Amino acid sequence: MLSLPFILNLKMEIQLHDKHFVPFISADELDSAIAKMAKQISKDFQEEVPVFIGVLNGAFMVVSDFMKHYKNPCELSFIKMASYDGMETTHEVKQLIGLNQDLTGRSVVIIEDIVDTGNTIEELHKLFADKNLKQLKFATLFLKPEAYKKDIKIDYIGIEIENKFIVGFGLDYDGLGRNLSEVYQLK
Ligand SMILES: O=P(O)(O)OC[C@H]1O[C@H](OP(=O)(O)OP(=O)(O)O)[C@H](O)[C@@H]1O
Ligand SMILES: Nc1nc2[nH]cnc2c(=O)[nH]1
Repeated sequence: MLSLPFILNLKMEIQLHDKHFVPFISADELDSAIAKMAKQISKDFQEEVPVFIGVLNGAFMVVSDFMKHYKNPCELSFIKMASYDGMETTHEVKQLIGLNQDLTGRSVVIIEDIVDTGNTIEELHKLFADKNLKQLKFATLFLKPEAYKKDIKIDYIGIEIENKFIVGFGLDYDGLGRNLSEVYQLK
């Protein structure tokens, strides 16, 4: 049962820097979507040990919860990419921390918190093209279908959302909001 402070909290609008945000997706909904993705992925990788690669910073919470739901043998690594300045994409995706692991012949699943324009996963797709992988798959907790115009297939999608800026559960607005356990939408 939900406690009163939680119900009150759900109704509360928050402010980060100069912007106001309203509650959008609850912690329970996030957890169900992640659990569903983990179940789907473990079904597809029963015969092998996939390497999950989380995209920092945003994906740290998704990856942490995803790993708790993924019950089969797997490996985990991170890569750090960034392109957003405030609420706008800079269209330039920078790799800030790379991978130093040999992934030859491995099945890799990239785990993103959000796919918006798709610039980040396009850059990742290029980055992994010469790594001689067995296969490369993309998983994301959030997808904005109206914003995503690339041809790269997104294999696992948690929740499709409208094309509005969100924060919380790893996602920030100018550095703030990553520690929120629910997701908020720009008011
Ligand atoms: O599809 P796109 O338009 O490329 O947007 C998606 C990317 O934007 C965010 O990262 P950001 O560049 O904000 O860095 P961060 O993860 O450190 O917040 C998010 O974590 C994704 O990686
Ligand atoms: N915080 C945040 N980062 C993003 N990166 C791409 N889209 C978004 C979004 O809606 N919110």
